[in-house]
Amino acid sequence: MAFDRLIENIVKMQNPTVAGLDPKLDYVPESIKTKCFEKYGKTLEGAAAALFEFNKALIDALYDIVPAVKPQAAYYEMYGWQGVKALCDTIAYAKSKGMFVITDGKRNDIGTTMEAYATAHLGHTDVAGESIDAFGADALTVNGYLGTDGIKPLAKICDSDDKGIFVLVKTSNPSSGELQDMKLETNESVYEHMGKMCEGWGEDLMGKHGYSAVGAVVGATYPEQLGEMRAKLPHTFFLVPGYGAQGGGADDVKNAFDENGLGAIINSSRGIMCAWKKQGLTEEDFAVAARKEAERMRDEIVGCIGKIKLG
Ligand SMILES: O=C(O)c1cc(=O)[nH]c(=O)n1[C@@H]1O[C@H](COP(=O)(O)O)[C@@H](O)[C@H]1O
Repeated sequence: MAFDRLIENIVKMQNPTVAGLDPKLDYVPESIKTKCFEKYGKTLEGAAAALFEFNKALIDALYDIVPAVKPQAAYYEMYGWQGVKALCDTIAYAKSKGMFVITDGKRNDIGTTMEAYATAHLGHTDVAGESIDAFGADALTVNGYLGTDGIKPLAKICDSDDKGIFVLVKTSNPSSGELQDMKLETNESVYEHMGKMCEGWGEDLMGKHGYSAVGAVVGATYPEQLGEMRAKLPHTFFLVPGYGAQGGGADDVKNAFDENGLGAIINSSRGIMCAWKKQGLTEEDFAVAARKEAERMRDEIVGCIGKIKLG
C-alpha cells in the first residue's frame, strides 16, 4: 500500500516530516522572478514558471533528507491553468527525485464525480485506450463529509494503483471545533466519528507496516486530540499540519506516533519555504535555509520520539 512506501522512506531517512510546497510569488526571490518575467513577460505563464523554479530549488535542497512534499493545489490554481501546469511539473520533478508526493486538494463530491477526482490526482486517465497519468500524485487529501460513497472511488484507486488518501478529521484551524467537536448521539465527537470511519474505510486496504491506505488529517495545534486519535485509530496514518507557522511544535506532535515512531508525518510549509527570514539570511538563500530548517525540525521531532523502526 502507498503508505508502506512512505513509511519505508521515513525509516530510511529517520525523518517523519513533509515539506509543504505552497508557493506565492512574494516568497520567490527577485532573481528567479526577473528571469521568468524576462522570458514570459509579467503573465500567468511567467508567474507559474517562477513558482516551478522556486519549487525545483527547494526539492533539490531537500530530497535526500525529507521523504515527502505536499503541494497545496490552491496556490497553483491562483495562477490559472499555467499554475496548474506548474503543479504537475512539481509533482513530476519531486517524484523523479524519489520523494513521496501528497497533493493537498481537500477534494470531495458524490461518488461519480469523486471517481473523476481520484482518477485525476491518483489514477490514470483513459484517452482513446491510452492510459495516462494526469497529476500522478502518491496521495491526496480529501474531505469525508459526504460519507462512504464519496470515499469508495478513492479506495478503489488506492487498491488498484497503490495510492493513499488523507481524510480531514480534526483540522488545525482555530474554528475547527465549531462542528468537529460537537457531540453525536453516540456521545462521540464528530472528529472521533470521522476518525473511526477512516479505520473502517481502510480495513480492506491494509499495508505491511500496520497502516492502511486511508489516513487522517489531525492538526498539531490540537495535541490532546492527536494523542487520543493515535490511541483510537491504530491503523490510520496521520498527516499532521500546523507545525511551525500555526504554532505547533515537537512537543505537540510527539503523541501522534506509535511505539515504533511510526504513524504520522508532520508538515511544515511556510516554516520551510520562508525559513531564510528567521535565519537572518537573504531571499536568495531560501533553499539553503529551507534545508537547515528541515534538519532542525527533523532533529527536534526525532529527539522527542527516538529511533524510528519498522514494526
Ligand atoms: O490538509 C491539509 O494539509 C491541512 C489541513 C489542516 O487541518 N490544516 C492545514 O493547515 N492544512 C494545510 O497544511 C498546510 C499548512 O501550511 P503552514 O501553516 O504554512 O505550515 C497548508 O497547505 C494547509 O492548507
